[in-house]
Amino acid sequence: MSIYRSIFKKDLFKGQVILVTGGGTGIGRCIAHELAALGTTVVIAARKIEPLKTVQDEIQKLGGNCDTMLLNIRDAAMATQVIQDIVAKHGMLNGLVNNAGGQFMSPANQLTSKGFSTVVDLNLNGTFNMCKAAFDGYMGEHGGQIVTIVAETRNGIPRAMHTGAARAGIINMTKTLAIEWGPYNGIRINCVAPGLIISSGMKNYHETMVDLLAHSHWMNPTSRYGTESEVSAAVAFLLSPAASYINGVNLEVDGGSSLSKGNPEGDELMYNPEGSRHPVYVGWSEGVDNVHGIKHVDAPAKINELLRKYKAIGRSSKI
Ligand SMILES: CCCCCCCCC/C=C/C(=O)SCCNC(=O)CCNC(=O)[C@H](O)C(C)(C)COP(=O)(O)OP(=O)(O)OC[C@H]1O[C@@H](n2cnc3c(N)ncnc32)[C@H](O)[C@@H]1OP(=O)(O)O
Ligand SMILES: NC(=O)C1=CN([C@@H]2O[C@H](COP(=O)(O)OP(=O)(O)OC[C@H]3O[C@@H](n4cnc5c(N)ncnc54)[C@H](OP(=O)(O)O)[C@@H]3O)[C@@H](O)[C@H]2O)C=CC1
Repeated sequence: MSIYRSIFKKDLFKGQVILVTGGGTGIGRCIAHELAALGTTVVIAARKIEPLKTVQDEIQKLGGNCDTMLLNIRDAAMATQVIQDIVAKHGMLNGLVNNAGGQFMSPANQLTSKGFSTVVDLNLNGTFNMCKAAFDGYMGEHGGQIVTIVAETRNGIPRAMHTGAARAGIINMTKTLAIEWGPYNGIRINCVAPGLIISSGMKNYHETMVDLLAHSHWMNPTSRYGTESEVSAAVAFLLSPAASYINGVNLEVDGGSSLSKGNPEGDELMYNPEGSRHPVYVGWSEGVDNVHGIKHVDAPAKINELLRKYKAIGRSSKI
């Protein structure tokens, strides 16, 4: 039987407990829905309780299992406590999705030492805190799967050098942990690197940046931005037995944008401003069916308009 037919079914993760950090908004919310729809007891954790409760309510109304916990990933003691609480309450922790993170935009020459440290602390140290807490609190003894959301960093990230440095650090940390925690602890650990994704994260950008993004969305080999669902699908794959021999990799989910030469004029000549010819997968953020779909993507209006345009080409795939 086809491996996908045998494993990608409703109860793929049944009986498993998976923690998604930053699961109250955007990509994390979509990952939480994806995993809950596949049978996971999903625990979502972040600093603000209201968005978490909203997502918990959404998932429970759809018949899924969801718990919420307050967490600041920059606080190592809190990371340890949250893992202990999950194991005490649910008896296990089979998966960890490090999705919480972010940055502000700034040219490198205007970055202060404090600003640089803040973003490195959030993303690199925060991810370390979570991996270490998961290892010490459960996975070191029982094994497990870890996936960390980073960002596409191949050619650096102009105006976000701090986050580029932090994410590159995570990618390398992941390789080392795959080697150290694989043989004796039974842990698989990988990264997913999104390109630009239509999500709530874009609400953090200044209006001029949103305008720029809305105008340049076609400057990559798929001539569009990605969806939360497309990132979530990659995360589910890496957590699943279909990826059981994949360890220490960084899977770019960027439509090939990392292949850009970073030359705007060159990009304009190379890419297709007429519109994308690539079907967009919007399953989990736009509704696969009346049972598991979630309807709302919380991106800025101008960016959400792009999503409507992508779908209007009539080639979207709702598997
Ligand atoms: C072409 C396409 C390319 C696009 C390039 C795209 C990049 C890759 C794609 C990624 C997309 C996403 O991640 S989308 C997801 C975006 N979501 C987020 O970023 C949410 C999480 N962000 C945050 O929580 C905050 O931005 C962050 C600063 C990181 C953490 O906040 P904190 O409250 O911990 O920190 P603060 O106290 O606010 O700030 C600490 C210090 O940081 C600095 N600082 C903070 N905000 C600042 C700002 N706006 N400008 C300058 N400096 C700032 C100051 O030095 C602050 O110190 P003082 O001066 O003393 O105050
Ligand atoms: N959208 C995009 O184009 C891309 C996004 N990414 C990455 O994907 C991930 C999700 O982004 P997205 O959904 O777009 O953006 P959001 O801003 O919606 O998500 C960030 C989430 O992280 C949580 N978070 C932030 N800081 C902390 C902290 N210290 N402790 C615990 N939780 C925290 C936030 O919740 P709260 O504030 O309640 O703590 C929020 O839920 C991020 O790591 C982002 O950098 C990477 C590449 C591209």
